[in-house]
Amino acid sequence: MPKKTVANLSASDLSGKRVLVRADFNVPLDDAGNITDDTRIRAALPTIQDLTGKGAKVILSSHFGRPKGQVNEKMRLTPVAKRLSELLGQEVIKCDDCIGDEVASKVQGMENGQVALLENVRFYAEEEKNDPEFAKKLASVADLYVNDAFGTAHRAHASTEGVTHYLSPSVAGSLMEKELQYLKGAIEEPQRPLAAIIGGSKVSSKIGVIETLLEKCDKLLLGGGMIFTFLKARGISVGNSLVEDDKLELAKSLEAKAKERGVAMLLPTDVVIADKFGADANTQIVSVENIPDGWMGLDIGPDSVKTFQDALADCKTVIWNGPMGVFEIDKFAKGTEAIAHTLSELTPKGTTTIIGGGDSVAAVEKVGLADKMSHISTGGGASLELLEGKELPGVAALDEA
Ligand SMILES: Nc1ncnc2c1ncn2[C@@H]1O[C@H](COP(=O)(O)OP(=O)(O)OP(=O)(O)O)[C@@H](O)[C@H]1O
Ligand SMILES: O=C(O)[C@H](O)COP(=O)(O)O
Repeated sequence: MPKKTVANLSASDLSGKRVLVRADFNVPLDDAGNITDDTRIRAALPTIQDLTGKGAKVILSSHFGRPKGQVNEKMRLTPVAKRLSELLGQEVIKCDDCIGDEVASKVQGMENGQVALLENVRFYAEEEKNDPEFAKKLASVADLYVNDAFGTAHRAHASTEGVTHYLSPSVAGSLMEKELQYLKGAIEEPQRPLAAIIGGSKVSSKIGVIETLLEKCDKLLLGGGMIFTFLKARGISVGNSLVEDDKLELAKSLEAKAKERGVAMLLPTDVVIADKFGADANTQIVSVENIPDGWMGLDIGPDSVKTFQDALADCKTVIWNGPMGVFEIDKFAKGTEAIAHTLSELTPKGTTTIIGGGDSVAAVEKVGLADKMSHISTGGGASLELLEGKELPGVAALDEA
């Protein structure tokens, strides 16, 4: 069911109204407390500016880290308020709590078009418990609700789900709308051929997504640490590479399922191997049948890259989740970088290229190709759950269009 969005609200619906906006400002900080990647803050700007432009009073809420229901000085949203003020070009009113008298009085003093940021909602254990009383308190300072926190939409928490029971209308923000359009669109009504590239460390964390994608896609390309479980399941010796021995049968059954459904499941044919895990390791490129004992595969090799490029060339939609190798170490980043380049070249040819969150986004950003993709998701876990075909509680709770 399509959801109601901020675009459905006019200036007369919003002028002078107090709007509680759930955003996902869970951004990385360095040891000194500086934001190292403000993508999620920038991604929330269109909704905030749309609302302030229509005369609303915007009350932002977010979680930050996992403080386990306790106040944690290192997990305050103060650096976010500062960055947000810079990006918006206006002072963001920072609250030291997310509920209570201080919040009520600051909100009461707000003028139309002003923006306030509540403190980390996870300082209260009630947030993750989706406690109705806590949700009611959060909602009490607002007239209506906008959920723009796609990255947290897979959590049924008080600020993502609970508040919708107390605020009406409850609508999706424009980031949420865009994320759903791309990610749901890609698996529900894709332009074909549809290819999915799945990497990352373990098969176990990607079983759900592989199973769902086998129902939807025409080609499934596998990379990353998980390939060694598939290779071992084929009877190939993989040395010291990462293997989940309890998933060998599953790997076999996924390959059989792909065959049965006519999905081209491609595994790398060559790999970069190392004699240890680290930047100072000795490396070689070998065919997957020739991994010597004592060596481990840490990236896909150049032949595999070529095979993947050929397979992707005619695809109209490509979804990518999970790196092809240990991209954090330069020696093992070439496969991931080559796939990022390949996708960046497909986008201008009319292919919809979607990077499904998490480490693959970090990899694409590292090579400076983020703006060459059709869509880069701001959600890691949320995008994976969506690709697995699960309903996201933060979305399900919003009003229907
Ligand atoms: N061959 C390999 N051997 C061991 N680890 C690998 C290998 N290839 C990739 N990795 C590691 O996998 C990790 C990413 O795996 P993960 O399953 O978390 O991927 P992701 O889905 O992109 O991330 P997220 O969980 O944030 O969505 C990276 O840290 C990378 O170094
Ligand atoms: O970074 C994320 O994936 C989201 O902000 C959700 O955070 P969580 O996994 O701590 O719920």
